[in-house]
Parts: sequence; C-alpha cells; structure tokens
Amino acid sequence: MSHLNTTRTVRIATRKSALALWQAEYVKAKLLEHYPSMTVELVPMSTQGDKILDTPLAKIGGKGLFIKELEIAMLEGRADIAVHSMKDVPVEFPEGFGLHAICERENPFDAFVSNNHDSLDALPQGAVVGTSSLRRQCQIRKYRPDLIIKDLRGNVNTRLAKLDAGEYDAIILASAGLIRLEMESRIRMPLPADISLPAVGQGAVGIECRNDDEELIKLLQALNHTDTNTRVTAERAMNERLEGGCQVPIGSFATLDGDVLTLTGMVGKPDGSELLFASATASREKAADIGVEVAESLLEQGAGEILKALYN
Ligand SMILES: NCc1[nH]cc(CCC(=O)O)c1CC(=O)O
Repeated sequence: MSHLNTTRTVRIATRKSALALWQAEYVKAKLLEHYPSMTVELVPMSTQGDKILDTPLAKIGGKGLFIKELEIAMLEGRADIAVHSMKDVPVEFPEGFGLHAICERENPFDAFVSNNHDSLDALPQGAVVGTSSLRRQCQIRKYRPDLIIKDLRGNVNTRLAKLDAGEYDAIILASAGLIRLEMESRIRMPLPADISLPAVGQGAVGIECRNDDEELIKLLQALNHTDTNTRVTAERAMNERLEGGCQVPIGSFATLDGDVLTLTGMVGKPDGSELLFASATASREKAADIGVEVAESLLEQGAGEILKALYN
C-alpha cells in the first residue's frame, strides 16, 4: 500500500442519530486502525428522513430517503464518505456513487424487547406489540395471530422510551442497534430466523463514496469483510430482482458455511395470512445468482402480486 496516500483527510458524512453517530465513529476507528497517520473527521447533518419521522415511510416511497443530503455533501466536497446501515441502503445508487466496502456484520437477528414479558410466547392474548416494519409485522402475525400490532416510529432511543412509557407490551428491534448502543441487556429474547427472518443487510454497515475517488476506494478495501460482503450481496440481489425497497414485507438472510452459501427469502402479506419462503444453496462465487434464483422462486409462488397490492 506504499503507493497510496494514507495521510489524507477523510470526512465522514453522517446523520445525527445515536446509531448513525456510533457507526460513523466505528468506521473512523477502523480507518485509524489501518491508517494511523490518516486524519478522520465526522460531518454530522440532518437529513430529510429525520425531519419526516412521523409520516408512515411506506407511503412516502422509502427508497433512498435517508441518504440524499449525505450524497450532496460528497458531491460538493464537504465530505468524502457516508456510512450506512446496509438494511436502509437502496439497491441502486445515484449516478456517480457506489458502495465500496461492507464491514463485518453484527448480530443480524431481530430482538424481542419487553419490560414485563420474557418472550413472544409468554405474551398474554391480545398483547400490544410495537413495530412499523411490514416484514416484522407479517411474521409476528403469522406466529401469534392474536397479538395487536401497533405502529412504532423514531430512533432506537425514542422507541425504547415509548415502550417504557407503557404504550406497548413489547417491541421488536434489531439486535445490532441495541448491541451497538450498549443496550444488549434490553434484549429479552433474540428472534431466530424461523420466527423473524431478518431484513436484507441487517446488522451490516456499508461505506459509500464517489466512484471517481479511486485512491479512497482502494483505502476502503481494508475495511471490507469478505464473508459479510458475500452474504449481503446475495440478500441484495434477491431484493433487486423483487424490486423491493426498504419498507416492504421482505426478509432475506444468507449464511456461509466455509464456501457454501445458503440464502433464504420471504415475502409476506402484512396481515400474516400468507407468507412465501424460498431457499437456495450454492458456492460463494454465486452470491448474486442465488439471490436471483430465490427471488424467482418467490415470484413463481405469487410474491409479485403481494408486492404489487402494497405499492398501489
Ligand atoms: N430501520 C432502522 C434501523 N436501521 C438500522 C437499524 C439497526 C440494525 C442494523 O444495523 O441493521 C435500525 C433499527 C432497527 O431496525 O431496530
């Protein structure tokens, strides 16, 4: 790497939520670990997504909502990279931008969080569960049709405050966010993939930059985690074939056993009355191919109709 300028300054555009700031600090620490003479600065900014938190995201369209302002900052030279939760990153990037590293995945599973109950099974009939994710909603409804699902929005801390205020008997959050914000003790029960298949890319952090910053792209390779990248590539390929945004009842979860990659996908009706599943296994070089294969198997089962009904 002696030909690369490792002393350059890298500015990280980030949203201001606790989790976004944690992720930006994490990438900063990783960069400094690999390039001790680099200067890394955070450039926190408010984004459109933060301002419209009270509006149901599905109705606004969802795609790319959180990242526009960060890209403008990179275009205007106010920032060099943007750090994202992979599950919030749309399949397609705006012209001139790309995803150039995916860091090692944290716990990818959903978490059952409650102050009074130990597990989903332990909830009394008709208990109120908070989540605004159609993916979580359809899977919880399938598993426990008697529960009442109530909308829950805001950052991780806001959602926990609403639980603590007694608005819900339990809420569902991503384990990764709680672990990163040092609130792992809030997890009463991790939800296994056969109860709640995670979202595409859940638990992984990705780094975006301009495609013409070749030196930076090379420097970022040190932060890329190959196994995570392979798994998330398969999951995203499935989503792309399904033309799914980030606010859809779609689950996609890949595992690696050596070089053997297995992908499971799910598309469900939000009311939990119908959930479609498909799986495929292949060697790791076929990540994108099995994403498409699983998507097509879901489409054959009728996933297209379920998704179309939601977009209308
Ligand atoms: N959609 C919000 C969001 N985006 C990323 C995470 C944290 C987990 C992750 O990095 O995948 C969360 C919170 C949640 O779903 O509970």
